[in-house]
Amino acid sequence: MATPFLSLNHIAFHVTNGVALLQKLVNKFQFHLFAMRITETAQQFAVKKGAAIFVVNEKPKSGVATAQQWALWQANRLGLNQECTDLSCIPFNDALPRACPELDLLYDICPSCSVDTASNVSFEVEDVGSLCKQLHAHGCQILIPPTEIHDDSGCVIYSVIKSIVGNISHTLIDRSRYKGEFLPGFQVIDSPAIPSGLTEITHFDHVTYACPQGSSTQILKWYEKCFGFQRFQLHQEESAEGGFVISDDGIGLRLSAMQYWKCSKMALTLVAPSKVPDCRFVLAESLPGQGRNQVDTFLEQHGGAGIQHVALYTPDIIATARAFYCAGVQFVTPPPAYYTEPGKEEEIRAVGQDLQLLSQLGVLLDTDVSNKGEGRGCRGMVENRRHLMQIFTKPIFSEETFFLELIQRQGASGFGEGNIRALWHAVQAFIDQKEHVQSS
Ligand SMILES: O=C(O)C(=O)Cc1ccc(O)cc1
Ligand SMILES: [Fe+2]
Repeated sequence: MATPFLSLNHIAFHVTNGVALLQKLVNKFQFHLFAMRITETAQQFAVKKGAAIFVVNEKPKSGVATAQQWALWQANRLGLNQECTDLSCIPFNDALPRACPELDLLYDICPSCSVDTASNVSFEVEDVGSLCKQLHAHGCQILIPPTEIHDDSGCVIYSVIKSIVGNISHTLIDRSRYKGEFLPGFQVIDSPAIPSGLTEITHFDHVTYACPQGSSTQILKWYEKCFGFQRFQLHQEESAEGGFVISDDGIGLRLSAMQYWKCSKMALTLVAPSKVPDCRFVLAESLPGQGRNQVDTFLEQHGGAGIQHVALYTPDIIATARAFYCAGVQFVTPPPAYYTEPGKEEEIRAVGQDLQLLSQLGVLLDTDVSNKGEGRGCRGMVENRRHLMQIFTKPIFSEETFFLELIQRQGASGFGEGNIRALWHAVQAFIDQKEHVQSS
């Protein structure tokens, strides 16, 4: 099946204290608050930087709706008999967790997750109705059936479907008949000039899911069947069945990745749409019998699978990381040996970067040779000039769950093994130290 997606629209959080997360995103990560929706029962904030949009939803104090409340609410929405409280009479109604009618949340459902979480990835699509029909036929749970919302700037149709991964849901939005800045129901905040600051983020590079052991193959198949995603080789040594496995040096990690091709509205009308991958999805699972590790810590503290991190693309990682540091963002520290590994200095120098600068900030640099022959503008370049740089924040919430990544790619479309190892050790050192402090 060809991908029905135009592009990623936003990623949404559900947290107990919406204003606290909003402040963190605005003051530390220098996102711009551009739209919000405050009602008696809901608080939703939209922030952006470049094309990267986060929606912060504050969780209701009252909890999740009862089955009966939900059925009535759905019946009401669909114009069915108000007395209809039998769930089976409503199309697409077998879904759990349920949307909270008393919460009056738009474009999302509140996930059944007791801790703060990033749980929704929302895509722009061309035709919500027919996509939902297809998904329903595939056995996909539809949490909110296609719903139309208007305001003065036009209308959108959206639907929310449940992913097979943990608490993740996907909102599908057709905003082709909407002229406003974000989505109907949100009040756009006037600001004459959006300050760009010293930091630049252009888009979401990838989203990494923490998955239970042995689940990746099924997840890949589900996204392929439902959304037309394709497997993407994140490392040259990856196998088709097992993904990319690292199982030494205290690491027990299996990674695999998938992507879809972004379509511009223009491209849809052409015979051969231009092939540009949009945000990619990385699946991370731990390996059996390898001891404590960050993926299992995530699953435990999050209460199941979910979004472990989101990578923000920056064209200048040094400037952005430095500005984030100054604003109080905390990053995990790479293992000290990372920068003194044999050949690291040469590797860094060969691509014109400064070892001192990278190590002061904790930015990782790795070369990636997995994209041979992809023709992404790097033909003729010396192989080792394709590189990527990454840096990872400490967890954003009080649990060791969700964190953010900054990434800058120079011709490298995959991931470097050295960086994955360093990330693993950096995150692990942070978790172990936190647990040590808590137990002493
Ligand atoms: O390197 C990256 O940015 C990844 O996304 C791969 C990855 C995913 C999960 C981990 O716990 C460690 C590494
Ligand atoms: Fe990542």
